[in-house]
Amino acid sequence: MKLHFAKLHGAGNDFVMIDDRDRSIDLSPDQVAFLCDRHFGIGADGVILVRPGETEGASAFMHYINADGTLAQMCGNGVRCTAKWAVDRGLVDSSASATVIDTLSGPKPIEFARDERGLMRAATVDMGAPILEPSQVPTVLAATGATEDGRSFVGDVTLKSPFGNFRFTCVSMGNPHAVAFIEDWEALYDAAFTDPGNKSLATLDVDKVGAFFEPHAAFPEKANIEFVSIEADHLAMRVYERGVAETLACGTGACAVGVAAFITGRSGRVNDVRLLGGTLHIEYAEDGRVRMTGPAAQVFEGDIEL
Ligand SMILES: N[C@@H](CCC[C@H](N)C(=O)O)C(=O)O
Repeated sequence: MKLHFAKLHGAGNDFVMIDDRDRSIDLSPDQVAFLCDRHFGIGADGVILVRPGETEGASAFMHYINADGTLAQMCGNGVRCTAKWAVDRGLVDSSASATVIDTLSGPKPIEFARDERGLMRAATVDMGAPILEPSQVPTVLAATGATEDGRSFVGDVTLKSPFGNFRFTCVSMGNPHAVAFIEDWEALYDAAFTDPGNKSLATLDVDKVGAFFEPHAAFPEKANIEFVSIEADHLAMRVYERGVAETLACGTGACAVGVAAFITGRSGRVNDVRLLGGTLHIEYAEDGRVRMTGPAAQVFEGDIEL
């Protein structure tokens, strides 16, 4: 079978995107892994099948599959890329500056501007309210705190590992995230770093440490694992994504980090989250909803034989 695809990315989190508006495409996990393979395939963190929108005003449905073939409920960078795919292909009225993209975790309203060629380059997504209730994140860890409006959450709970103790705050943005704020780098073991002589976020071995926590018994549906250092004017983050490995950026992860930083008293409601592939602007608004602003770019299109 010959497939036409487009390759897009949001802050370096990259996707093979396939037009599936006639719902004819059914990829096996092996086929997804092949498309995502950076040596033998196209190379990507995940595959997005763009299907018809289902709710009022939705221009498309994002069916997101991780590089290992597992389905995920939500992808923040992917939803901006899906909006760009829809806008640039004329699925959204040329005078419109907003659309809705449907996802497995519900419809996501998106606002965007167009460049002089009518193309979309960046967008703000209304990601909805974070889920904090432990059983719904889901995590088996017990709640340790409550928000100002009385919602209980798991905050700074210590989990041991061969790399040292990490303290996790758990947030779902439709998909599960465990956020570790690291304040004392020297307390982590040498094994946690690629360069133990210089312990920092830059030298943290995210693939090794993340692979330990992703399938941890504390997270019954596994979890995306974020490692964060609080800096003067931003939050620096690296991420090990469930079903992938370390990626250059994770949109839902950046939202989870913004929420976790606020509810644990480490930051205000508005943060720039700086990732390896770029910066995402995250606002955890007074209305309880999270708004994420970031880039979306198309790199190339092509055909591949499956
Ligand atoms: N990169 C994404 C998240 C993709 C799904 C995640 N790996 C999961 O399994 O939950 C993002 O930008 O949010």
